[in-house]
Amino acid sequence: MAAFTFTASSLFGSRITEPLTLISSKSPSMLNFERTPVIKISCDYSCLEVKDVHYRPPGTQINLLNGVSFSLPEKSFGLIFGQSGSGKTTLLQLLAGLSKPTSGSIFIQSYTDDGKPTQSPKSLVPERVGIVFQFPERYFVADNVLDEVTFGWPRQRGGPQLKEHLALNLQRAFNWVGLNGFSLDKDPHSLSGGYKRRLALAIQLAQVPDLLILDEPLAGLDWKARADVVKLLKHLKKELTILVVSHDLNLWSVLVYFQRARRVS
Ligand SMILES: Nc1ncnc2c1ncn2[C@@H]1O[C@H](COP(=O)(O)OP(=O)(O)OP(=O)(O)O)[C@@H](O)[C@H]1O
Repeated sequence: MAAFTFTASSLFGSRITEPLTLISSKSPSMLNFERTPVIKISCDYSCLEVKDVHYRPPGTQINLLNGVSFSLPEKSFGLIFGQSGSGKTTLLQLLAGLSKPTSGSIFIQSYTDDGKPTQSPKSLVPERVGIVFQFPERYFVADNVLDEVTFGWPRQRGGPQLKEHLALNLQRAFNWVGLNGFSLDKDPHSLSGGYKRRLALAIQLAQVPDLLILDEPLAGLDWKARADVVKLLKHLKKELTILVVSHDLNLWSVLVYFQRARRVS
């Protein structure tokens, strides 16, 4: 197991007054980008590395992100929280490749068994990043689950082999999110809030991303559905690297606390 340095630098831009903080399931403490100078974080096999990332939207003089650095080990769960306007969505868009950092880099670094970095880091390819935006159900376009999950899949191109491969991935994704045996004829809009989120997750998981990003995945759900989603994410982190962005640390603390309490009782 290799130990890695978590370098934290100022996230303050000219208009940003709140720092972002990362909590990683593999590190005991909160990693505050702005306040924590150096924290060791362990990385068994490979890590998502964000190194000294700055972002200024094209055509503006505003620095939205100033020197963000963190490491997120593969198959772990990271929670980035910060108040409204702190730059969470901006960071998420850079990770998803929707915009490019003004400077700095985002990559995946693998390590050998004795903890040495393998020679070349891999870039984080946008096609390998799954992103579930806030209120994903608002963007459902189809009137049945099958059309919703296969929306955007190759219709003409790609032979039966590709379709079979995608269908198998989808089956696995449905199993992961607890939708196995679910009727594909159902109207996605008729599902409960929690099941809509499961469906949105399954759509992203069908391609088995290197990184799954969720923007406020608990927003607008009742307590039961929230607890379900947290349980699901804890389960999914055994398979995937997951990064959640949220403004509400209290909400996550309460849910994780109750999950632990339920496990102990
Ligand atoms: N293209 C842009 N040009 C100028 N300012 C921008 C641009 N995009 C975002 N901002 C500003 O940057 C700041 C950070 O925005 P961002 O959406 O990343 O914050 P956030 O933490 O996700 O907020 P919320 O929790 O409210 O979604 C905000 O003050 C926003 O108004």
